Amino acid sequence: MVLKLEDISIHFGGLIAVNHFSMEIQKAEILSLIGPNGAGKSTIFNLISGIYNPTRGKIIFDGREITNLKPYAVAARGIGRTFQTIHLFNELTVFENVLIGAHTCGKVNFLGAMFKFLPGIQKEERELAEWAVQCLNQVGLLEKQTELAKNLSYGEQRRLEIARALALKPRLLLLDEPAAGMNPQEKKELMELVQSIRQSGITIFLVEHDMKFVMNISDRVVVLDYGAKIAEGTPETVRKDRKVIEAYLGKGVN
Ligand SMILES: Nc1ncnc2c1ncn2[C@@H]1O[C@H](COP(=O)(O)OP(=O)(O)OP(=O)(O)O)[C@@H](O)[C@H]1O
Repeated sequence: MVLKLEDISIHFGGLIAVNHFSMEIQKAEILSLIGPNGAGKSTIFNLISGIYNPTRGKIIFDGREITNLKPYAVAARGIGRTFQTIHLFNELTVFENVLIGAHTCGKVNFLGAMFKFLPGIQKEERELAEWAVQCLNQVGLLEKQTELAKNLSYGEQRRLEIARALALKPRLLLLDEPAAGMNPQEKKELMELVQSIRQSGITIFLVEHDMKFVMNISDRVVVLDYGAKIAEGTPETVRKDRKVIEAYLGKGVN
């Protein structure tokens, strides 16, 4: 088991956004979290990645508790993520965007940057740059490495975000609506990319509204409604679940 959420709740004032939620993800699994708008999916990602602290419950990653750790500490433990809206450094190049991700897992930090002339630092800088190139290669953006991030197409920007998350050598990758706004060809390429990432041994946790994408790619699906888990199982089981159908019919499917 890679990640375990144990009886997690979070309240925002009077609103219970996540309510006694528990789940587990196994190593190298592709697990999707789905549910109608406002169900609490992004909140769960924000809880795992340390952006929010739960009102109650525990989060355990690789056998160690990570509840209430700061986002940088969660990332350093090996959880990478992308966001629902694109978060790139638009004025930096594609390569530089990924290099920033790589620095999160390297030892070269601000102090290192001041002592660049030291041979050990130069060696590590070189290794990080090589690793950034490998990450770009994995997402198929190597040829674009000198372009500014803002000049990439939408699908490419989404893949660049994944490369940047991969650069910190995560063991778990959280992808928040990766297929949103993509055309069918971009979705197909994204599906292949996600499968190749899983093949490299990284566990994938997805929040996604595109049901075709979810049903095709997931080993397991967890369904959330009003902050609580209403179903869990293979795509086939979940698709036929009465409570799931009702939750979606009540609010309209995206
Ligand atoms: N920081 C916050 N302060 C107050 N309420 C919040 C906050 N973050 C989320 N919420 C509320 O928590 C609930 C769950 O929101 P969340 O964004 O997690 O849903 P979601 O399932 O990701 O929805 P969508 O599919 O529309 O992205 C919503 O009612 C939302 O308004």
